[in-house]
Amino acid sequence: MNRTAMRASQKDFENSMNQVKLLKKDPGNEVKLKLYALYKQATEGPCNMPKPGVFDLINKAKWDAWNALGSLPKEAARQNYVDLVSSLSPSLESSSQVEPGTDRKSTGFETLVVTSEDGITKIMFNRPKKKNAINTEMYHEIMRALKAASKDDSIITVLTGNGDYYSSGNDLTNFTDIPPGGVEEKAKNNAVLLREFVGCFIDFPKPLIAVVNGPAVGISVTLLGLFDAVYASDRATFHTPFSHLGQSPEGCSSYTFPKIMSPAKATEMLIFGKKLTAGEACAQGLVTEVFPDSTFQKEVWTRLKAFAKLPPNALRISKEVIRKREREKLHAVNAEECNVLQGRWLSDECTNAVVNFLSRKSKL
Ligand SMILES: CCCCC/C=C/CC(=O)SCCNC(=O)CCNC(=O)[C@H](O)C(C)(C)COP(=O)(O)OP(=O)(O)OC[C@H]1O[C@@H](n2cnc3c(N)ncnc32)[C@H](O)[C@@H]1OP(=O)(O)O
Repeated sequence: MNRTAMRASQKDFENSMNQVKLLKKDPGNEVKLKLYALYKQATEGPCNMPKPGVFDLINKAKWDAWNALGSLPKEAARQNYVDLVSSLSPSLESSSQVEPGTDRKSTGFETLVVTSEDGITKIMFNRPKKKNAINTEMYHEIMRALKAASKDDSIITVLTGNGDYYSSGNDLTNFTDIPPGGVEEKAKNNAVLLREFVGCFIDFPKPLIAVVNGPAVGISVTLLGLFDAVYASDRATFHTPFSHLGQSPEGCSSYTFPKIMSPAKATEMLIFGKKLTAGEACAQGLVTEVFPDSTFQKEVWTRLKAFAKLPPNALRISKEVIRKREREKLHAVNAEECNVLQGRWLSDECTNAVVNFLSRKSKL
C-alpha cells in the first residue's frame, strides 16, 4: 500500500508519526509547529483551547499554529501531516514501506507541498498561517511546479490549499520591498512576474483541476477560469475585491468571467467585489461541483483517481482541441491586464488600500 495515499489511512498517519522520530536532521521550529498543529487537528479537531498568555511564548506559538488550521477536517489534517512528513524525509521514500515508483515527493519547495501519485501531481499551497497568500517566492515555485508537472508522467494536475483557506490571493507584502529603481521598477517587475505566472496556466497542457478547500480571494479566484474543472467544498467562498484594493482584474478574468457567467454577473464580482458562496459560484459556472465539507476530500479524490486512469493522450489531445482557439487571445488579454495593473499599483487608491491592510486598519 502507498505510504501517502491521497487519503491517508490511520496506519499511514501512525507510520508518519514514527518517521518523525527517525528524522536525522532537526526540521526547524516552523516545521515542528506545523507538525504539532496538524497532529492536534487530525486527532482532536479544531482548536478550542483557551489562548495562552502573551508571555507563554512556546504554548502561544503552538496554539497559534493549531488555531490557524481553522475548521480543516480531521481527514485532511491527517493527509497534510503525512504529506509534510514525506517531504521532510526523502531518504525514507525508498524504505520498504513504499511501493517503488508509486509515490514521489518533490523537495526543494518552501511554500508548496508537491506530491505525485496514482497519476496525479498535487500542488498544495503551504502557507496556512498566512491563509496561503501568494508571495513572490510562491509565484516562482508554482511556475516551477507546473513546468515539472507538465513533463512528469502524471495524467492530471491538481492545485489545492493547506489549512482553512484555499488562498487569500496576492500577498500584500509583495508591494513593500522597493528596489533601487523605486516604486515604478517594483510595479514593472510585478507586472512581468504576473504575466509569466498567468502564462503558465494558459499554456498548461494536461487537465488542471482546482480542489478549493476553503475561501479563495483575488488571483486565486480569477485563475479558476483557466482550469479545466473546479471542485469546491461548501465552506469555500469566491471573492475578487479589486476595486476595494484600487486594482483591476487579472488572471484573464476580464475575458473568461463574462464568458463563463454572463457580463453582468462578472461585473458584480470583478467590479463591485461581490463575494460568492460555493453554491453561487457553481450556479454561475465558475465551479464545476460543490461537496459538503465533511466528505469533500474523500469524494473529490475518489473522482480524481478515476479520471487519472483514463488514457493520457486522449485527455491531453481533447484539452488541446478545446483550448487551442483561445490561447492566443488569452495571452493578449493577460498582457493587457498586466499592463493596466502596472499603472493601478502606482495609484493612490491602491497604495492606500495596501497601507491600510498592512497597518491592520482594514481587512476584507
Ligand atoms: C507579482 C504580483 C502579482 C499581483 C497579482 C494581483 C492579485 C490581486 C489579488 O490577489 S487581490 C487579493 C489580495 N488579498 C487580500 O486583500 C486579502 C487580505 N487578507 C485579508 O483580508 C484577511 O487576512 C482574510 C480575510 C483573508 C483573512 O482574515 P482572518 O481574520 O481570518 O485572518 P488574518 O487576517 O488574521 O490572517 C492571518 C495572517 O495571514 C496574513 N494574510 C492573510 N492574507 C494575506 C494577504 N493576502 N497578504 C498578506 N498577508 C496576508 C494576515 O496578515 C495575518 O498575518 P499575521 O498573523 O502575521 O498578522
